[in-house]
This record gives sequence, structure tokens and C-alpha cells, in this order.
Amino acid sequence: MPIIELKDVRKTFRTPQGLPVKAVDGISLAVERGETLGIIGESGSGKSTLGRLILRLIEADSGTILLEGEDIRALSKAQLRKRRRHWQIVFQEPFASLNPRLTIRQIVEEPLIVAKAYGSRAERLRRVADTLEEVGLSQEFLDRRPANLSGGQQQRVGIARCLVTDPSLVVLDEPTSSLDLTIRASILRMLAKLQVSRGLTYVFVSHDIETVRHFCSRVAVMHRGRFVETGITDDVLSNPQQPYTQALMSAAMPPIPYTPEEKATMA
Ligand SMILES: Nc1ncnc2c1ncn2[C@@H]1O[C@H](COP(=O)(O)OP(=O)(O)OP(=O)(O)O)[C@@H](O)[C@H]1O
Repeated sequence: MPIIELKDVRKTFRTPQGLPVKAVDGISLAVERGETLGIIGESGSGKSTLGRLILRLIEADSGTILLEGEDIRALSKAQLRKRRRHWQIVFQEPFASLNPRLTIRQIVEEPLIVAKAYGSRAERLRRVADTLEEVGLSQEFLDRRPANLSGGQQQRVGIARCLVTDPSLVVLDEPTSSLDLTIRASILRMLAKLQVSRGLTYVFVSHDIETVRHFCSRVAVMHRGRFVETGITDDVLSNPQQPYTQALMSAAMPPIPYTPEEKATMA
């Protein structure tokens, strides 16, 4: 059974002038457990909207969305709140997505409190410390606040907050595009390791073709709310069949200079 299954999912927004924008226009897809599906496309093609629809962070207009076999559009708000801890998202801008008034400990503990399923305070705090360690942040970060962290450290906190509830599926929405190249590589390497150690499934939204090439087993190319091409990443990116993919590739940035060791851990 695929962990994610979408059938003919649609979402139309309205511009301030009232004109319809078909952000997601009839998308069907299946993602198997442990896979990383990359979604690429230019700005405005609908990638982030699709990522949010998959987790029901926004409501679809029509279509079916099954996560682990469960029809999430049919869940009540209360049921969805309970399930949400299994299906998480990491956002592009770590600082904007972290509450500046809270300490790192409070930020990472919050999803555990909301879920009401992780034991006593002591058990929760142990889980927080363990998860922070897993993303490379020592105990000394517990009492700091987001503003006192670097961009890379903030994103590690964002990832810890997402992993602390032990999810099976994570949508990564441009998780490294606000970071410097070297930090980007170390975060991607860590995400790749966590995927293996935790058996995670990733949906990776990105406009960076080279990152997708190294990080994703399969890729879907999105244009105006539709998939124009999907397949094994190497096949699609080495031998694009559709004119849109070819154009996207030729407009791509030069390859990021990953070291051979980084490539090996990200493959
Ligand atoms: N809340 C909203 N209200 C109105 N229009 C929206 C909303 N969210 C997205 N859109 C529009 O839907 C389309 C798809 O946007 P989306 O953010 O999903 O694209 P994207 O491929 O993720 O782009 P980017 O790479 O710039 O984030 C765009 O035309 C966008 O302006």
C-alpha cells in the first residue's frame, strides 16, 4: 500500500481581482514507504500548495487524498489533530516558523503537549533532548531562543520539532533554500541519514534541480498545477522527454559542488 495516494486533487485560489488560479489542477500520485519524491517546477507552479494539500494544511476543492490508507479529507478536525503528528512538514524559513518568544526546549516540546500521547513531563523532556541530539544540537541549546541561533541551527530545530513526534511522512518544503551552500549540504546529509535510521518517507519540494538530483529517488515536474513528467530522478533529469522539463533544465543553476562523500550519503 502506498503511504501517499492522491487521485485527481484540485485547488483553485482567487486573485484579489477575483480571477481563478488553478494552483493544483488534477494531480494523481502514489508514494511508497521510504521513498523520496521530489517535486520541482518554477515559482508559482503549485509545488507548495500540493505539499500543503497532502497534509491537509489547506483544504482541497476536490479529489481523494489517502495517507497510510486513510482518507484524510474525510477526517474530522479532532481526528486530524490526533493524526497530524504522524505527518509533518518542515518549512523553508526556519526563523519565521519558530516562535521567537519560546526557548528551543519549549518549541520542540510543544507538538508533544498538543498530541497528549508522550507520557510525563520528564519523558517528554528526555524525548526533546534526544531528538535535538539526533539533529546535532547539544543540551546547551535547550534554553536558548531562535534569534540566538544561526540559520542552519534554526532549521535543525525545525527538523527536531517535526521529528519529535516520530512521524512516518515528512513534507520538506524547500528546507534548505534559505541557507548557505555548505550548510545546505550538511542539512541534506543529515536528512538523508535520518530517513534511513527512522524509515521516513519524504516529499521534497524544491526548485533546485541539482539538490533534487542527489536527494530524490523519484521526481515529478510541475507546471501550472499539473505534472508534466514523472519518473525515476536520473531518467527524468538526464533524459527529459517534455519540452517544459527540458526548458527548466536549461535554465537551471550550475551544479552545486558536492563532495563525492556527500553524494554517496545523499544518494
Ligand atoms: N493563499 C493563496 N491565495 C491566493 N493565491 C495563492 C495562494 N497560495 C498560492 N496561490 C497561488 O497559487 C499558485 C501556486 O502557488 P505555490 O506557492 O503553490 O507555487 P510554488 O510552485 O510553490 O511557488 P514558489 O516556488 O514560489 O513557492 C500561484 O499562482 C500563487 O500565487
